[in-house]
Amino acid sequence: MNEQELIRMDNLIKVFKKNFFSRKSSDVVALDGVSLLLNKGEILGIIGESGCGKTTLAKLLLGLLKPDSGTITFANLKNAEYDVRKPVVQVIFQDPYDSLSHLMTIEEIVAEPCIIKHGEAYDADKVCKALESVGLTPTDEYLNKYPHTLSGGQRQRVAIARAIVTEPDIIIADEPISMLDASIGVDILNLLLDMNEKMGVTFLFITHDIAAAAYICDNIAVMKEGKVVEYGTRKQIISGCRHKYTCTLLSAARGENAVI
Ligand SMILES: Nc1ncnc2c1ncn2[C@@H]1O[C@H](COP(=O)(O)OP(=O)(O)OP(=O)(O)O)[C@@H](O)[C@H]1O
Repeated sequence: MNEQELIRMDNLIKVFKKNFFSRKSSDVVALDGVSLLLNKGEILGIIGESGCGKTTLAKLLLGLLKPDSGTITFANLKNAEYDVRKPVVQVIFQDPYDSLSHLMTIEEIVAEPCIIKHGEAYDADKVCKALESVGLTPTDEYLNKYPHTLSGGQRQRVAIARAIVTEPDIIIADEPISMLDASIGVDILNLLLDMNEKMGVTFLFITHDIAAAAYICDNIAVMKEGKVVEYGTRKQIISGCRHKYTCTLLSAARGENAVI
């Protein structure tokens, strides 16, 4: 792998077997030979409709699921001394109402990854810096609050602060704006862009929204039924789509959105 590569995914296959409790009538091929590269400092968009395998791919990268075949190779990680993936790859989930513990203060939530990584002691300054970097200032006003006292956008900012506090190599953002009002969603996209540009954070940005991907991604992989059907730079995808499915997504988005 060259020194710009952070993750190389080679021919990943993941099948969920039909079982007694399954409502599906047959096995589900969630990933069907996915090969992708994630480069340092890049925002790579994974886009596709519900059920195309986006979250399964994220779970494989997080080590929450194992592929049936294929390989994931991590390289050039600044956290390489940690031989587990979790401190290296952090995640922001879709639902800011569900992803934060209701029993923990904002300080405890943001500090938790540091505690997991370093043991009980954590650097309170780091927690404050993380909150500052997501615009939750003055930090004193947030540290002792509980998530239920914050708006959806503020909660998602807490989730982002939690993700960046350990300075991970990669953040997987799994539909981070889909549950937010449009204008708050744009604020969160701008925040991710800012973190990418100023802090060099690498993102895997998972979305069903091609307009959101067009707004922040450097490169975009379009998935359908477990396969990457098209891959290219944002410009190639937006102005020169080749696969019928990508073109359909674009024309549907253009119908409701003048931006792309
Ligand atoms: N644990 C599981 N057991 C059985 N089938 C599963 C499991 N997880 C996912 N699937 C199936 O695998 C396929 C891909 O699911 P996945 O969650 O990766 O899709 P997705 O693109 O992230 O969808 P969404 O946008 O709705 O979250 C779907 O058909 C889903 O029903």
